[in-house]
Amino acid sequence: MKQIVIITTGGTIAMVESTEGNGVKPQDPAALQSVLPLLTPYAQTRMEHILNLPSPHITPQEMYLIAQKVTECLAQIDTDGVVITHGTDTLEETAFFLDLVIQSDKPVVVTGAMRSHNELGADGPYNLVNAVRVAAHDQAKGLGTLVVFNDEIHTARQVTKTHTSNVATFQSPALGPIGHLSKKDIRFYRQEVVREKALPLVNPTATVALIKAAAGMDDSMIQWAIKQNYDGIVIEALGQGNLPPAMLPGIRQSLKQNIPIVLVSRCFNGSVQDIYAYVGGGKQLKEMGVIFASDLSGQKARIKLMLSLELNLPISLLKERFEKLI
Ligand SMILES: NC(=O)C[C@H](N)C(=O)O
Repeated sequence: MKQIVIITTGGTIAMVESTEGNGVKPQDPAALQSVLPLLTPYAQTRMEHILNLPSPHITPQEMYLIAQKVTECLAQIDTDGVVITHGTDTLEETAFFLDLVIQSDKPVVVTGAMRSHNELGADGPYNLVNAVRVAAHDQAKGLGTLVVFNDEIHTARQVTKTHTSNVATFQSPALGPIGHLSKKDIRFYRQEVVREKALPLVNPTATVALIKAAAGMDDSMIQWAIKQNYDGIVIEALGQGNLPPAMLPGIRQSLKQNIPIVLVSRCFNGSVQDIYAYVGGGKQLKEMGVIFASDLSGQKARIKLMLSLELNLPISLLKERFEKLI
């Protein structure tokens, strides 16, 4: 039997809803241990409670703590894989952080729940059982960090939370899930996944602002980020990677001060490219030195830039990190 470590960090999967209508709140994470007997047909498991936070309280420092713990567990010869339970709001960011820094080929699976422990149709125990099944599966090796939710297996790079409350919230809009679970089996549709070059496991200290472009915006938010001494800026651009002309002075200023600007699209499908040659178009942005981050979402590009800035790379190598994958 495979040995899987379950690391709990909080989220709705570790919460209860008040019966007096006072909302959903964290409870003693030990309550999650009630799921352990359901796991016995699939793997030998042990649970470690390292955090008990709603995921909007998770910062890159907690992601670092989680990654350290995962690395420590995977280094143990008798551990075959790790499952992390996490709140869904920032789950994709922690999953991508792990994907960037974990070097082991052993399976790493993140899961959570949309309904708390005592709610009708609670999905937490079910997702946890499925996450352990995937972590114990040979084909889950070498795929990077995976997200298992609602019978589907997604890669950390592609997955995103798409619905505020639906249990089918996690989707990979560009490529779809890489696998599926049924009661009887687990099917992987693809074994090839896009992987990023590994980044060092560090506690990121760099600050990165995330700014979303919209029609008619000017550069005031970029100027604000420069004044606040942010170390980097990610801009969610329009379409294929274009910006309103009034944002350009701030971009010039930022690059002049060696504050890198990473461009992604606010579209949830497709990548940014230097296609358009009008003022503010991708061609001009690229010529100015803006870094194009392929098909990453804004929140994931921000995590990657935070970790990459720790390498103190010259801008040309930083650019390469974003524009060339493995
Ligand atoms: N479903 C959830 O886990 C949402 C919750 N707000 C969290 O992210 O902690």
